[in-house]
Amino acid sequence: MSKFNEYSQIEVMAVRNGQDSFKDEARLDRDWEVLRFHSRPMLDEAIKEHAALRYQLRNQGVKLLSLPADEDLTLDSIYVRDALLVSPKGLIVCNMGRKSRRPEARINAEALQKHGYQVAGEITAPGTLEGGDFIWIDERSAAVGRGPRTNDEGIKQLADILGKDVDLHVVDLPSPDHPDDVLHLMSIISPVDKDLAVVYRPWLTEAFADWLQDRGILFVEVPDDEFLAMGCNVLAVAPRKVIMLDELPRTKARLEAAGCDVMIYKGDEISRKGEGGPTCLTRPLLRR
Ligand SMILES: NC(=O)NCCC[C@H](N)C(=O)O
Repeated sequence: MSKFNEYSQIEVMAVRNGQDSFKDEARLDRDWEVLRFHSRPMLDEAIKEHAALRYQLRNQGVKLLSLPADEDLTLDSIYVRDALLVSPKGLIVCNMGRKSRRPEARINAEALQKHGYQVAGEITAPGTLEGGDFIWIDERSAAVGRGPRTNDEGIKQLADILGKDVDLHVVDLPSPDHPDDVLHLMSIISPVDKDLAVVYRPWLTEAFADWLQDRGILFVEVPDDEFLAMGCNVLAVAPRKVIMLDELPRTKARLEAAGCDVMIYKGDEISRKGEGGPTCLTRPLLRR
């Protein structure tokens, strides 16, 4: 039986590799500016970085399912967290807030159905929802961010699919500088154990901070100067065993002081340029 949280040992996860996401120089030329990447990723380096990350994940005992290439995808398809959610009833297929990413949900869901995954439900227009705006706390509680990518109607449909056994806490997110930029719930929080989460404290609402603290969750606070560099975006592969981007020394030291075993990866091409850290690059499917 899978665990529904963001920290138990990951057994199976989906990823889309650098080649199948970024495809070729023509797709990079077509997409990078329109999608507001900070600069144009280098294809060969991106492929290498993603392969190195997959190697690290496999070394942690994670089985990886590869999502396919498709003509309807953009560069953002490397961030597989966002198109689908997992739930005890099966996959939840998102209607993504960023319109250019909408084909990802169907493509990823069909690929996973071929591996035997069931679909529990689908978010439909005018509802929008993205995976980066959702975290499981435990079987019975979860949080969803209301912001540019996930709207009230999407949250209502999500609550209906999850059912009344799940206490779904809605978190208001601040607006990003540009309406197309990404600011997900997971930009400000990553749970790393039953009682520990990495957070950017200034952007947690008081109600959300209280709700987490009522559940016994303590915070590792990301300092201001590491927040925009994706300091909050930390993937737990097992309780207190995490993978994060390199060059975040203060957040790393704070995680270690809280008893975490921290692994780092190089993500100049696959993370920094497109604003997607290790949680965005991965869609855990089964945790034990
Ligand atoms: N979960 C995440 O935070 N995903 C990052 C998505 C970045 C991508 N460039 C986007 O704007 O959708």
